[in-house]
Amino acid sequence: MIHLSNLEKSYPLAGARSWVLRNINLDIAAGEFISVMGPSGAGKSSLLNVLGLMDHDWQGGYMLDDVVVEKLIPKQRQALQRDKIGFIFQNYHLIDDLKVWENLDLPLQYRDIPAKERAAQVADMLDRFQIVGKKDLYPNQLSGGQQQLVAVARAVITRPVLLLADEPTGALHSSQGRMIMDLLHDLNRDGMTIVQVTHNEEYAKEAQRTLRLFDGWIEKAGV
Ligand SMILES: Nc1ncnc2c1ncn2[C@@H]1O[C@H](COP(=O)(O)OP(=O)(O)OP(=O)(O)O)[C@@H](O)[C@H]1O
Repeated sequence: MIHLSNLEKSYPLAGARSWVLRNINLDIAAGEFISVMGPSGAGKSSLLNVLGLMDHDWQGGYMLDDVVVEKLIPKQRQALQRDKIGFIFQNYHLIDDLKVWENLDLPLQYRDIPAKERAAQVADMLDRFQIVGKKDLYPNQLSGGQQQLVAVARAVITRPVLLLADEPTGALHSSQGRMIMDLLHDLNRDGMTIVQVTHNEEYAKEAQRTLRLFDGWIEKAGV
């Protein structure tokens, strides 16, 4: 599903370049569940942003389901992102002015799904994530764990084939973290390909393999 070849990313720094990703070669098959680990600043979020088509300022090759990403124009890239990718951000990134159900509805609106069908899908998600009772609350009226549940629900409501999760359990208590991990396993069993960045060794081990980044280099592929 994903094929990265010699992928590199750098920022200009004092007349030179500061390297963030170095010579990344990586294949991820459809249906895999992968963990990405590494020290702070190693490039984990940068890699996820490239995979999620949120960053296009890099060199090298990226094929996503046989599409050559570096050849796409912005509009095509956005369409590919909308059709295939769900993203769970480190700090939830929910929209504060929208109620829980409206946050879930938004990605469906971008896909021109009729209101009635959207309402049914939102209801399904609220049910599956056991947050029906929270649907009319705003994000700041929820606990961190509940906000993350909403963020996961929002990321998967469009049934993306690829789910990218940047420290999905990072800010949570262990029981809430467990719940998120269980949800990721459920989604993976349903066929979703998942790449999670985590600092938690235990949660990392639950994936099929762990990729370790160090100073932008892949230190070790597979476990
Ligand atoms: N806009 C930028 N300009 C310059 N350097 C940047 C910029 N954004 C990120 N970097 C650098 O890229 C490197 C990788 O950052 P990244 O956020 O990918 O690390 P990370 O492994 O996700 O870290 P953490 O575990 O702390 O989230 C860091 O050294 C960071 O300083």
